[in-house]
Amino acid sequence: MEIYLVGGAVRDELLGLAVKERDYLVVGATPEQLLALGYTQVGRDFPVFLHPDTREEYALARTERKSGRGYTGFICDFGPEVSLEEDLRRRDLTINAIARDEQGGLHDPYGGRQDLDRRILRHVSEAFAEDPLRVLRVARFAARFHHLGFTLADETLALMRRMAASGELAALTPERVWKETEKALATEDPQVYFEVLRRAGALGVLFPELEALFGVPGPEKWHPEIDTGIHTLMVLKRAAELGGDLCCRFAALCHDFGKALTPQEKWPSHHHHGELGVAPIEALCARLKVPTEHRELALLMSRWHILFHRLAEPCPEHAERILELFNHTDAWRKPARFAQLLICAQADLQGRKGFGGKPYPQRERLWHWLGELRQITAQAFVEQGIKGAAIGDAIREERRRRLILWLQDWADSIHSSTAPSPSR
Ligand SMILES: Nc1ccn([C@@H]2O[C@H](COP(=O)(O)OP(=O)(O)OP(=O)(O)O)[C@@H](O)[C@H]2O)c(=O)n1
Repeated sequence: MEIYLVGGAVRDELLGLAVKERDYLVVGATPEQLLALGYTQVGRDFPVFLHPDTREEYALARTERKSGRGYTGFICDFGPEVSLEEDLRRRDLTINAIARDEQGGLHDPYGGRQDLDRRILRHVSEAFAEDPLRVLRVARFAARFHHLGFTLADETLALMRRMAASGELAALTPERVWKETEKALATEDPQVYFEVLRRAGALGVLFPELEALFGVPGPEKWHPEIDTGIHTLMVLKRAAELGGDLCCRFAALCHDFGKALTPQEKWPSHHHHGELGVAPIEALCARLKVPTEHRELALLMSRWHILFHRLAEPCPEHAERILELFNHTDAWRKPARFAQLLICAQADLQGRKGFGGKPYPQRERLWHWLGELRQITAQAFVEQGIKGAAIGDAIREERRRRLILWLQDWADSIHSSTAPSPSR
């Protein structure tokens, strides 16, 4: 029996990255032998054995990696006669098909190390097509390793295009699609995942709501080459750069879905696109079983993102709008979620061509004001002898009063800094 470290652990080690988990491949053994050695069997679709002490995963070398019904996993044949080369040949990418034996020797029959050095994502063999999820996996690796300079081999893109065109991606279960997508959203360059899916012809199958934005002109007449689809991916990139969490990144992805549903003109006004975005966001979330907190933030962002930009000008009349924003987004009870919404709003403003580090002071200001206003509680009014429903009114009035003051101060400070000095 031979044991090899395989897959992501070897790849990440060779790239000098931290290794998250170690998976092992066992060649020349039967399930019975592993069980007799004290390994425990886990996994429903294909057996994986846990090491008696380390609890790390050991899989037997396989001859086939067919996806199961509904593509929930692999069905495979395996046995003591299956060679290391044959198992590695049926893996997705050459960089994932390198094995390290117990003495530290590398086994790399398909040129994975060379592809790592050349920064290329290349499929190992035509067996790649056995699992349509691999189209998404490649897009995710492209996103994850984008900052290292990885590109996609032409022949792999061509194979992915054939797989997307065959219609088999539609059979992927929502859980598998969302799991890959969530991992991709967590990378440094989540926009690359969607770009690669688009190049592979898979975006329209998996994310038709996003695909629909390409070709929809943005309001920026001076950058006609930036359509709403490109803008959306720029916003997603910016949301990641700003440290937005997964909900924020998902909201960035969905915030302009409604623009595909507004009247299509040469330079459309996109009136009511926030409200129109609700239906496609709901459709996407229902189809992929997107977690509730992601869905909620995406809906809030779609409905309210236009208001965030309108607050750029300091004027006391904005007090009502700000209170409306805090109320509708439930910022009083969920400030951490509101903070993500603020990041998303900043990404929306800055995720465009020529943003050139444009400041977004609204984020700090709104955050600070929310913190101050949350401290206005019923207690102070009770002490003043105010009772019952009047307390709620008093809190609202006090919040409004303070906001008007702050907005006025802000307007005054801008006015005094731009006013010509008396000596001039
Ligand atoms: N659809 C799949 C899933 C997995 N694999 C193979 O199984 C290994 C382990 O899969 P997994 O743990 O899902 O991915 P990793 O490559 O380890 O990547 P990550 O770091 O994202 O976990 C991969 O490296 C690859 O060799 C594959 O060929 N096809």
